[in-house]
Amino acid sequence: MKHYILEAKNISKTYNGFQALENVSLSLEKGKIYGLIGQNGAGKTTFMRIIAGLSFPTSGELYLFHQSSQKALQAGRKQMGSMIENPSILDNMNARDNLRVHKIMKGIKEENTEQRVLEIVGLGHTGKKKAKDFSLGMRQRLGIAITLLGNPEILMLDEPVNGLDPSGIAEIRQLIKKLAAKHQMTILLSSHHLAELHQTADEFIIVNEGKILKTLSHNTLEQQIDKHLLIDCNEPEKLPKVLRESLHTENFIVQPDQSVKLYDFTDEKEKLSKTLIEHGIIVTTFATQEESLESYYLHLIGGQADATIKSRFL
Ligand SMILES: Nc1ncnc2c1ncn2[C@@H]1O[C@H](COP(=O)(O)OP(=O)(O)OP(=O)(O)O)[C@@H](O)[C@H]1O
Repeated sequence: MKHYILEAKNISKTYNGFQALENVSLSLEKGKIYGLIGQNGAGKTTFMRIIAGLSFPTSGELYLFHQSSQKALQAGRKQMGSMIENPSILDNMNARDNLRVHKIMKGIKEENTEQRVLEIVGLGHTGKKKAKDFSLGMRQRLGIAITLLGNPEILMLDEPVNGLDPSGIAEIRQLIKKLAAKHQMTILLSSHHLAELHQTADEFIIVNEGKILKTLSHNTLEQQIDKHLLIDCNEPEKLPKVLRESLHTENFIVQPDQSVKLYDFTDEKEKLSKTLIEHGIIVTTFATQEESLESYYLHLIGGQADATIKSRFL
């Protein structure tokens, strides 16, 4: 049986008649990383705020550690760390003092916890350096360190790599993966950086206009992501006929620029090129390409709708 530590059941949220969330249901398993994907205004932050207890749902139920009473949710939230919107950092204090302030605010008694969490996020060496002199990546890591106070089992990180450079992004990715793998934390993170999320999350939750459009695992995504060959040639009008009649495939798309995306023969390039040459077709581009989480998402929400591809995904 799966061990869900957080369950949302039909959560809806309305602001003055505007439906920001509609019947959102999902279950989070211990130790997994969940990536929340959606356009601006899709409802990601609203959902996280409800889980963190910063906002109340209009309807629906939330279960933390299998319990849903207000008392149990309050207790459950003590096992939760969240960084929603910008981390609250005091610029004139060093990392350790920032943590000390948050420790007092959260009523955490554990001794030496500051150094422990600073080591986890890789800021153990920052000494007297004030937060105002930190790089953006260091600030994000300090923000995550704040969420780690109190040894939470669940972490919620809203856009943790926003504005970071590639090395800062990679550092946060490694940190998040470490927290899930080594510390068995369940992590819910939102990001517009889909290439990054593809590398980080175990499960993807795609939200659109307040509703969950799709949830899928990293493995399912990998299976569904199509590998294809992109072919440009000297006789583009002849190519579809040869593919159909000599190679017996319909599994291709002719694009507006007349190049062809072929979803068969990705591992039989030699056979393919031999047949094309026999028919007098000279190939000028012959590239193996893979769809990404980003293209999957765009096809799913219809941003770059291509009926054929869309039908493959849905
Ligand atoms: N306090 C509020 N009052 C009224 N409307 C709100 C409030 N908070 C959020 N909304 C609306 O709810 C919708 C969802 O907003 P939310 O911030 O959850 O989206 P998001 O997916 O996090 O977007 P982004 O990627 O831009 O952060 C938006 O249309 C937003 O304008």
